[in-house]
Amino acid sequence: MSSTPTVLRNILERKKEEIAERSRTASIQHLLNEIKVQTPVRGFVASIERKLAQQQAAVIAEVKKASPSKGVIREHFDPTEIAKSYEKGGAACLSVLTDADFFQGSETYLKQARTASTLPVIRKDFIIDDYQLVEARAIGADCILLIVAALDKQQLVSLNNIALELGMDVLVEVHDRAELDLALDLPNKLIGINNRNLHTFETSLDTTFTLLPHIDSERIVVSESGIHSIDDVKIMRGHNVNTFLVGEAFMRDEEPGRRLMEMFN
Ligand SMILES: O=C(O)c1ccccc1NCC(=O)[C@H](O)[C@H](O)COP(=O)(O)O
Repeated sequence: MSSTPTVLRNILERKKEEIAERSRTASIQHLLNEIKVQTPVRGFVASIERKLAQQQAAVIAEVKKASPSKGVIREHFDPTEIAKSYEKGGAACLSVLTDADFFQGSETYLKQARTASTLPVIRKDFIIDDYQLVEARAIGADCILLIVAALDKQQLVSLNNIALELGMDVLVEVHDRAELDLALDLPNKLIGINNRNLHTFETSLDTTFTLLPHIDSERIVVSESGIHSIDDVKIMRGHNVNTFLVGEAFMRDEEPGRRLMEMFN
Protein backbone atom coordinates (compact mmCIF):
# COMPACT_ATOMS: atom_id res chain seq x y z
CA MET A 1 0.00 0.00 0.00
CA SER A 2 1.40 3.48 -0.85
CA SER A 3 1.91 5.87 2.04
CA THR A 4 0.38 8.95 0.36
CA PRO A 5 -1.86 10.65 2.94
CA THR A 6 -5.55 9.99 2.35
CA VAL A 7 -8.55 10.57 4.59
CA LEU A 8 -8.56 6.94 5.69
CA ARG A 9 -4.87 7.05 6.59
CA ASN A 10 -5.31 10.33 8.47
CA ILE A 11 -8.23 8.85 10.39
CA LEU A 12 -6.20 5.75 11.29
CA GLU A 13 -3.21 7.81 12.45
CA ARG A 14 -5.47 9.88 14.70
CA LYS A 15 -7.21 6.71 15.94
CA LYS A 16 -3.91 5.37 17.33
CA GLU A 17 -3.43 8.56 19.36
CA GLU A 18 -7.04 8.49 20.51
CA ILE A 19 -6.78 4.89 21.75
CA ALA A 20 -3.61 5.73 23.70
CA GLU A 21 -5.36 8.73 25.29
CA ARG A 22 -8.50 6.73 26.14
CA SER A 23 -6.69 3.78 27.66
CA ARG A 24 -4.94 6.19 30.02
CA THR A 25 -8.36 7.42 31.20
CA ALA A 26 -10.20 4.06 31.44
CA SER A 27 -8.22 0.80 31.65
CA ILE A 28 -9.34 -2.25 29.70
CA GLN A 29 -10.03 -3.98 33.05
CA HIS A 30 -12.36 -1.14 34.02
CA LEU A 31 -14.26 -1.59 30.74
CA LEU A 32 -14.44 -5.37 31.23
CA ASN A 33 -16.05 -4.76 34.62
CA GLU A 34 -18.61 -2.48 32.92
CA ILE A 35 -19.53 -5.30 30.52
CA LYS A 36 -20.49 -7.51 33.46
CA VAL A 37 -23.30 -5.13 34.30
CA GLN A 38 -24.34 -4.59 30.68
CA THR A 39 -27.63 -5.88 29.34
CA PRO A 40 -27.34 -8.82 26.91
CA VAL A 41 -26.61 -8.12 23.24
CA ARG A 42 -29.45 -7.78 20.75
CA GLY A 43 -28.97 -10.03 17.72
CA PHE A 44 -27.85 -7.82 14.85
CA VAL A 45 -27.62 -10.56 12.21
CA ALA A 46 -30.82 -12.13 13.58
CA SER A 47 -32.74 -8.88 13.11
CA ILE A 48 -31.59 -8.66 9.47
CA GLU A 49 -32.50 -12.30 8.90
CA ARG A 50 -36.02 -11.73 10.25
CA LYS A 51 -36.64 -8.96 7.70
CA LEU A 52 -35.21 -11.02 4.84
CA ALA A 53 -37.31 -14.03 5.82
CA GLN A 54 -40.38 -11.81 5.35
CA GLN A 55 -39.13 -10.84 1.86
CA GLN A 56 -38.55 -7.29 3.10
CA ALA A 57 -35.48 -5.12 2.64
CA ALA A 58 -33.31 -5.13 5.77
CA VAL A 59 -32.17 -1.56 6.40
CA ILE A 60 -29.34 -0.59 8.73
CA ALA A 61 -30.22 3.04 9.35
CA GLU A 62 -27.35 5.33 10.24
CA VAL A 63 -27.24 8.04 12.88
CA LYS A 64 -24.72 10.39 11.20
CA LYS A 65 -24.24 14.04 12.01
CA ALA A 66 -21.32 14.85 9.72
CA SER A 67 -18.72 13.24 7.48
CA PRO A 68 -15.32 14.13 6.04
CA SER A 69 -16.77 14.17 2.51
CA LYS A 70 -19.92 16.24 3.20
CA GLY A 71 -19.26 18.26 6.37
CA VAL A 72 -22.29 18.70 8.63
CA ILE A 73 -25.20 16.70 7.19
CA ARG A 74 -27.78 17.28 9.91
CA GLU A 75 -27.85 20.46 11.98
CA HIS A 76 -30.72 19.45 14.26
CA PHE A 77 -29.21 16.22 15.54
CA ASP A 78 -31.00 14.31 18.30
CA PRO A 79 -30.02 10.58 18.38
CA THR A 80 -33.01 9.71 20.59
CA GLU A 81 -35.50 11.24 18.16
CA ILE A 82 -33.70 9.76 15.15
CA ALA A 83 -33.62 6.23 16.61
CA LYS A 84 -37.34 6.37 17.40
CA SER A 85 -38.10 7.61 13.90
CA TYR A 86 -36.02 4.81 12.34
CA GLU A 87 -37.71 2.12 14.41
CA LYS A 88 -41.14 3.47 13.43
CA GLY A 89 -40.00 3.54 9.78
CA GLY A 90 -39.17 -0.19 9.86
CA ALA A 91 -35.36 -0.27 10.18
CA ALA A 92 -33.83 -3.67 10.98
CA CYS A 93 -30.88 -2.20 12.88
CA LEU A 94 -29.19 1.09 13.73
CA SER A 95 -25.67 2.23 12.88
CA VAL A 96 -24.16 4.93 15.07
CA LEU A 97 -20.93 6.72 14.19
CA THR A 98 -18.83 7.13 17.32
CA ASP A 99 -15.77 8.84 15.80
CA ALA A 100 -15.61 12.40 17.13
CA ASP A 101 -12.83 14.02 15.11
CA PHE A 102 -13.98 13.27 11.57
CA PHE A 103 -17.71 12.51 11.96
CA GLN A 104 -18.72 14.52 15.04
CA GLY A 105 -19.91 11.22 16.52
CA SER A 106 -19.88 10.04 20.12
CA GLU A 107 -20.30 6.98 22.35
CA THR A 108 -23.07 8.90 24.08
CA TYR A 109 -25.03 8.99 20.81
CA LEU A 110 -24.81 5.21 20.60
CA LYS A 111 -26.09 4.81 24.16
CA GLN A 112 -28.91 7.30 23.52
CA ALA A 113 -29.99 5.64 20.26
CA ARG A 114 -29.93 2.16 21.78
CA THR A 115 -31.91 3.24 24.84
CA ALA A 116 -34.53 4.94 22.65
CA SER A 117 -35.29 1.85 20.57
CA THR A 118 -35.45 -1.94 20.71
CA LEU A 119 -33.17 -2.30 17.67
CA PRO A 120 -29.67 -3.76 17.66
CA VAL A 121 -26.89 -1.21 17.09
CA ILE A 122 -23.57 -1.33 15.28
CA ARG A 123 -20.72 0.83 16.51
CA LYS A 124 -19.51 2.50 13.31
CA ASP A 125 -15.91 3.43 13.90
CA PHE A 126 -12.39 2.64 12.69
CA ILE A 127 -11.47 -0.35 14.80
CA ILE A 128 -7.78 -1.23 14.93
CA ASP A 129 -7.27 -2.33 18.54
CA ASP A 130 -8.75 -4.78 21.10
CA TYR A 131 -9.38 -1.82 23.39
CA GLN A 132 -12.05 -0.47 21.05
CA LEU A 133 -13.84 -3.84 21.01
CA VAL A 134 -14.11 -3.99 24.79
CA GLU A 135 -15.17 -0.35 24.78
CA ALA A 136 -17.81 -1.10 22.12
CA ARG A 137 -19.30 -3.91 24.21
CA ALA A 138 -19.15 -1.74 27.34
CA ILE A 139 -21.15 1.09 25.72
CA GLY A 140 -23.79 -1.37 24.50
CA ALA A 141 -22.84 -2.13 20.89
CA ASP A 142 -24.41 -5.30 19.50
CA CYS A 143 -22.19 -5.39 16.43
CA ILE A 144 -18.93 -3.80 15.30
CA LEU A 145 -17.50 -2.86 11.92
CA LEU A 146 -14.16 -4.18 10.69
CA ILE A 147 -12.88 -2.31 7.64
CA VAL A 148 -10.53 -4.62 5.75
CA ALA A 149 -8.72 -1.64 4.16
CA ALA A 150 -7.69 -0.51 7.65
CA LEU A 151 -6.19 -3.83 8.82
CA ASP A 152 -3.67 -6.48 7.93
CA LYS A 153 -4.80 -10.10 7.77
CA GLN A 154 -3.57 -10.99 11.26
CA GLN A 155 -5.31 -7.98 12.83
CA LEU A 156 -8.50 -8.77 10.94
CA VAL A 157 -8.62 -12.37 12.17
CA SER A 158 -7.69 -11.47 15.73
CA LEU A 159 -10.13 -8.55 16.09
CA ASN A 160 -12.88 -10.64 14.53
CA ASN A 161 -12.30 -13.50 16.99
CA ILE A 162 -12.26 -11.18 20.00
CA ALA A 163 -15.45 -9.40 18.92
CA LEU A 164 -17.22 -12.74 18.52
CA GLU A 165 -15.93 -13.90 21.93
CA LEU A 166 -17.34 -10.73 23.45
CA GLY A 167 -20.72 -11.77 22.02
CA MET A 168 -21.00 -9.12 19.30
CA ASP A 169 -21.76 -9.65 15.63
CA VAL A 170 -19.28 -8.32 13.07
CA LEU A 171 -19.84 -6.55 9.77
CA VAL A 172 -16.72 -7.05 7.63
CA GLU A 173 -16.43 -4.25 5.08
CA VAL A 174 -14.68 -4.45 1.71
CA HIS A 175 -14.28 -2.25 -1.33
CA ASP A 176 -12.32 -4.35 -3.83
CA ARG A 177 -11.62 -7.93 -4.83
CA ALA A 178 -8.43 -8.37 -2.76
CA GLU A 179 -10.25 -7.16 0.37
CA LEU A 180 -13.19 -9.42 -0.42
CA ASP A 181 -10.93 -12.47 -0.64
CA LEU A 182 -9.62 -11.71 2.86
CA ALA A 183 -13.16 -11.26 4.18
CA LEU A 184 -14.32 -14.53 2.65
CA ASP A 185 -11.66 -16.40 4.64
CA LEU A 186 -13.64 -15.47 7.76
CA PRO A 187 -16.71 -17.50 8.74
CA ASN A 188 -18.83 -14.34 9.16
CA LYS A 189 -22.33 -14.10 7.77
CA LEU A 190 -22.32 -10.34 7.05
CA ILE A 191 -20.18 -8.91 4.25
CA GLY A 192 -20.48 -5.18 3.70
CA ILE A 193 -19.58 -3.77 0.29
CA ASN A 194 -18.76 -0.11 0.72
CA ASN A 195 -19.60 1.73 -2.49
CA ARG A 196 -17.41 4.58 -1.24
CA ASN A 197 -13.66 4.46 -1.74
CA LEU A 198 -12.40 5.61 1.65
CA HIS A 199 -9.19 7.01 0.18
CA THR A 200 -10.78 9.16 -2.54
CA PHE A 201 -14.48 9.49 -1.45
CA GLU A 202 -15.52 8.40 -4.95
CA THR A 203 -18.83 6.55 -4.64
CA SER A 204 -20.29 4.15 -7.21
CA LEU A 205 -23.01 1.54 -6.80
CA ASP A 206 -21.14 -0.49 -9.44
CA THR A 207 -18.79 -1.55 -6.63
CA THR A 208 -21.58 -3.74 -5.26
CA PHE A 209 -22.45 -5.19 -8.67
CA THR A 210 -18.78 -5.96 -9.44
CA LEU A 211 -18.10 -7.84 -6.20
CA LEU A 212 -21.48 -9.54 -5.78
CA PRO A 213 -20.86 -12.52 -8.14
CA HIS A 214 -17.82 -13.52 -6.06
CA ILE A 215 -19.76 -13.96 -2.82
CA ASP A 216 -21.34 -17.30 -1.87
CA SER A 217 -25.07 -17.48 -1.20
CA GLU A 218 -24.58 -18.35 2.50
CA ARG A 219 -23.52 -14.74 3.19
CA ILE A 220 -25.67 -11.69 3.63
CA VAL A 221 -24.37 -8.87 1.45
CA VAL A 222 -24.87 -5.36 2.82
CA SER A 223 -24.59 -2.60 0.24
CA GLU A 224 -23.22 0.48 2.01
CA SER A 225 -23.00 4.18 1.07
CA GLY A 226 -24.29 6.27 -1.79
CA ILE A 227 -27.84 4.87 -1.77
CA HIS A 228 -30.02 7.93 -2.20
CA SER A 229 -33.17 7.15 -4.18
CA ILE A 230 -35.98 4.70 -4.80
CA ASP A 231 -34.31 3.92 -8.15
CA ASP A 232 -31.02 3.04 -6.39
CA VAL A 233 -32.95 0.60 -4.19
CA LYS A 234 -34.81 -0.90 -7.18
CA ILE A 235 -31.56 -1.52 -9.07
CA MET A 236 -30.02 -3.17 -6.01
CA ARG A 237 -33.05 -5.37 -5.34
CA GLY A 238 -33.05 -6.30 -9.03
CA HIS A 239 -29.58 -7.76 -8.37
CA ASN A 240 -30.96 -9.58 -5.32
CA VAL A 241 -29.25 -7.24 -2.85
CA ASN A 242 -31.73 -6.78 -0.02
CA THR A 243 -29.66 -5.46 2.87
CA PHE A 244 -28.58 -1.82 2.95
CA LEU A 245 -26.68 0.62 5.11
CA VAL A 246 -27.88 4.17 4.52
CA GLY A 247 -26.91 7.41 6.24
CA GLU A 248 -26.99 10.68 4.35
CA ALA A 249 -30.24 10.13 2.41
CA PHE A 250 -32.14 9.66 5.69
CA MET A 251 -30.27 12.29 7.66
CA ARG A 252 -31.15 15.05 5.20
CA ASP A 253 -34.88 14.44 5.75
CA GLU A 254 -36.67 16.17 8.60
CA GLU A 255 -38.23 12.80 9.50
CA PRO A 256 -35.54 10.14 8.75
CA GLY A 257 -37.85 7.16 9.35
CA ARG A 258 -40.40 8.52 6.89
CA ARG A 259 -37.69 8.78 4.22
CA LEU A 260 -36.71 5.18 5.02
CA MET A 261 -40.30 4.06 4.44
CA GLU A 262 -40.55 6.02 1.17
CA MET A 263 -37.35 4.52 -0.20
CA PHE A 264 -37.82 0.92 0.93
CA ASN A 265 -41.56 0.16 0.94
O1 LIG B 1 -19.10 9.22 4.76
C1 LIG B 1 -17.94 9.55 4.49
O2 LIG B 1 -17.63 10.62 3.94
C2 LIG B 1 -16.78 8.67 4.87
C3 LIG B 1 -15.49 9.10 4.62
C4 LIG B 1 -14.40 8.31 4.98
C5 LIG B 1 -14.62 7.11 5.63
C6 LIG B 1 -15.91 6.67 5.89
C7 LIG B 1 -16.98 7.44 5.53
N1 LIG B 1 -18.27 7.06 5.81
C8 LIG B 1 -18.62 5.95 6.64
C9 LIG B 1 -19.66 5.12 6.03
O3 LIG B 1 -19.41 3.97 5.79
C10 LIG B 1 -21.00 5.75 5.72
O4 LIG B 1 -21.35 6.62 6.75
C11 LIG B 1 -22.15 4.76 5.54
O5 LIG B 1 -21.83 3.72 4.67
C12 LIG B 1 -23.40 5.51 5.00
O6 LIG B 1 -23.09 6.15 3.80
P1 LIG B 1 -24.08 7.24 3.16
O7 LIG B 1 -25.42 6.58 3.00
O8 LIG B 1 -23.48 7.59 1.84
O9 LIG B 1 -24.14 8.39 4.11
